[in-house]
Amino acid sequence: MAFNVGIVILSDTCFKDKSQDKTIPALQGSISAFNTQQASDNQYTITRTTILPDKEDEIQNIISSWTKLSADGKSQLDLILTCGGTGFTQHDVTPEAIKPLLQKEAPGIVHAMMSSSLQKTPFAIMSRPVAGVINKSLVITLPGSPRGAKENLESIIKTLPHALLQIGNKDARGLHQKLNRTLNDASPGGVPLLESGSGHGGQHHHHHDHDHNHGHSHGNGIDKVTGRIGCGIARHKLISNDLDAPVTQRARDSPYPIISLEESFSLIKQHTPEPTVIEMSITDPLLTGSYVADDYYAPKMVPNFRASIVDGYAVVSSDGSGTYPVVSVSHASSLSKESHLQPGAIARVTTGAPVPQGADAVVMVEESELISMTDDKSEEKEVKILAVGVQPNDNIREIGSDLKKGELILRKGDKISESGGEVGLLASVGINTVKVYRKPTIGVLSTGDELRDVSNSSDGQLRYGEIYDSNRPTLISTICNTGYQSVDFGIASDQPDSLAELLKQALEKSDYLITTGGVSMGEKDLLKPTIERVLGGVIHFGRVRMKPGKPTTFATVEYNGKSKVIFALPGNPASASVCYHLFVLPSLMKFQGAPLRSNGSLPGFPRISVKLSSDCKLDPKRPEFQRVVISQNLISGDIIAESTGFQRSSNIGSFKGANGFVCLPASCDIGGLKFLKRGESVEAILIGLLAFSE
Ligand SMILES: Nc1nc2c(c(=O)[nH]1)N[C@H]1C(S)=C(S)[C@@H](COP(=O)(O)OP(=O)(O)OC[C@H]3O[C@@H](n4cnc5c(N)ncnc54)[C@H](O)[C@@H]3O)O[C@H]1N2
Ligand code: MOO
Ligand SMILES: [Mg+2]
Repeated sequence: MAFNVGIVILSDTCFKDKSQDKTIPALQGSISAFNTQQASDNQYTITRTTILPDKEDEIQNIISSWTKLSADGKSQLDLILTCGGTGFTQHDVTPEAIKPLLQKEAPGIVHAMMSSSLQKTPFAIMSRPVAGVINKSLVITLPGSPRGAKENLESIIKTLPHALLQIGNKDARGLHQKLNRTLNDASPGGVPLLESGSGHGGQHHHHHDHDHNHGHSHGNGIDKVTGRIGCGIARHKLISNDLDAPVTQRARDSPYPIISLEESFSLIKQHTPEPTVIEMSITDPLLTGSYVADDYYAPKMVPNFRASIVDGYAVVSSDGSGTYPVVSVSHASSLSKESHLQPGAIARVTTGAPVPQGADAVVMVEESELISMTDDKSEEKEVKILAVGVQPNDNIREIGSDLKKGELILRKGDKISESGGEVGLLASVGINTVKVYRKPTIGVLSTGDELRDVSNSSDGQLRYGEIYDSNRPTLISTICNTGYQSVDFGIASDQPDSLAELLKQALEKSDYLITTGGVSMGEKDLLKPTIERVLGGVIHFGRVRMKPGKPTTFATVEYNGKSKVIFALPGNPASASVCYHLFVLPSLMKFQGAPLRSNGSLPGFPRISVKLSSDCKLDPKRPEFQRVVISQNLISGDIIAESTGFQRSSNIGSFKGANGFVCLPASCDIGGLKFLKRGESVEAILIGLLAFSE
């Protein structure tokens, strides 16, 4: 059972510019941390947020509306937190607005927050919090600063569920019995984890201090025996009830704050697991694209004997041109023997063969003439050297002239590139295995009851409402083209249990899990709650201010003692693909040890400046990534971006032929400008090869 939370930010500044608010994200953080760390009975969901000016009547209106009871006597919000307006200035009117509305005051909550704050700062005396019950909601006034609000909430959050149960918005008695039963079910050896002794008699007099943790392992994590994720059996049962909640109980505002692109990249950088080192054979085809995990030095000289660069004759250069006896032969062969050449004689050599000692140059066979042969005509006896001006070292690769022993050949962080050069370099000095950072395995699955698997659609018929699953084939192909291996986990239905089951199977076999669909606001959009509540994962962000891709979700889950990454991408096909290139790939690259960019940001595709080939309309609020063909004009040298056409996020056709995205600013970020003009320069991300035009 989740407790629904509403947050009201009271600040004239944030009311004018909502992006200034940092308090909602701060409280969201405290609540997520609490949810994932605690037992199953204390789950909070932020279902409403709003930002208002410091006006007494506006505050009273919102609180009255949010605490109103429905026909069946329930309130939609169990807990309402206001932030701000509790100080001493003229603007600070929150306590004055709320106090007259309270039907029961809660001085204990006020006291707990004050005493905790006073331990941190004596200035806590400047806060004038009030708390109490209005109808069936508990209302608490927190300070306005993100830190103050967070600290105050954290000082009471553990005990609030008891208060919320007593207020009676839920069927407290039934719920608490259920909590006791399920937690007891989950306890090792059947030992009750919660006391439900006769002394309580089903009443809720919690004189003893229990925080429902009791040091047992029904917190966040994996049960090693059953392999269940999250809070063990008890949590699993409770949570699936939650996921089955009727649509009437869904949140009407997303509890996930919309964060900026910069913040999303920084969270990905922060939470991508550290690279791990493995040793791979240099002949393993999967080595290409790996990053080297150690410095490598040449253990020997290359070449390690003086070698001829051409087919011809080893000579003593000071002998000059003229006719000489051919006294020995040196082939490029493992049977080569060391030999010595005296002045006045020459030795036949092939390309790559050892040059006899005493010889200091090689003359090409084209610059010679046969003078005499042996009687059986099988061997050269005398050859005339026609070349003039032969210099010492001509056509000879000296020992160590390609690589000196001890020379650094590969540096930690170097990429084993598609050219094969790095593999060749290692082989040339006799190194046959190399330490690299392990590449992740990526599980891919689509979600949605409307999806048909295109590989099993021989009849070509779609039922009304059905569509082909295009995201999975697209992602699997892109993942492969960007150098990674994927595992196809098919299509998950929009049923909580089967979705969770498939996610668990996929996590078992993957380092990364990429899902598409089910991350927005529909009642069948189950990914976020499943990740948090069933898998016990932490959602680092659930919405980003961008187009397409707004509900992109990035989470990590501890599974079987390993940290796994989940990117739950939006279902719209163009959104899913943009988000793979923009978010997933940089994380995969960091996971496999690719160095950060020089400015410390995540690795990824090159970002270049391009000129727009036509006027571009800007989205009013969201920076937009439009798919384009980027080409260099061979005459002017200009790099031009041309739109691939219709850019709606449902249209995967906008990726056809695309080799990049232009990053268009939101109109609101550039003073309300509605268009960028043809010829203007913008930043673009090059995801393929640069094209050329005339
Ligand atoms: N009330 C709101 N509705 C929506 C919002 C919002 O903020 N409030 N956001 C919109 C945005 S932006 C996006 S993007 C989508 C994201 O939706 P979901 O990630 O929940 O994805 P679905 O609802 O499952 O599907 C969306 C769309 O994509 C089609 N789809 C899904 N999977 C596939 C697939 N594998 N291959 C091809 N097409 C797929 C699906 O049929 C839907 O048409 O939400 C908006 N709504
Ligand atoms: O963000 Mo959605 O991906 O615009 O359609
Ligand atoms: Mg949806």
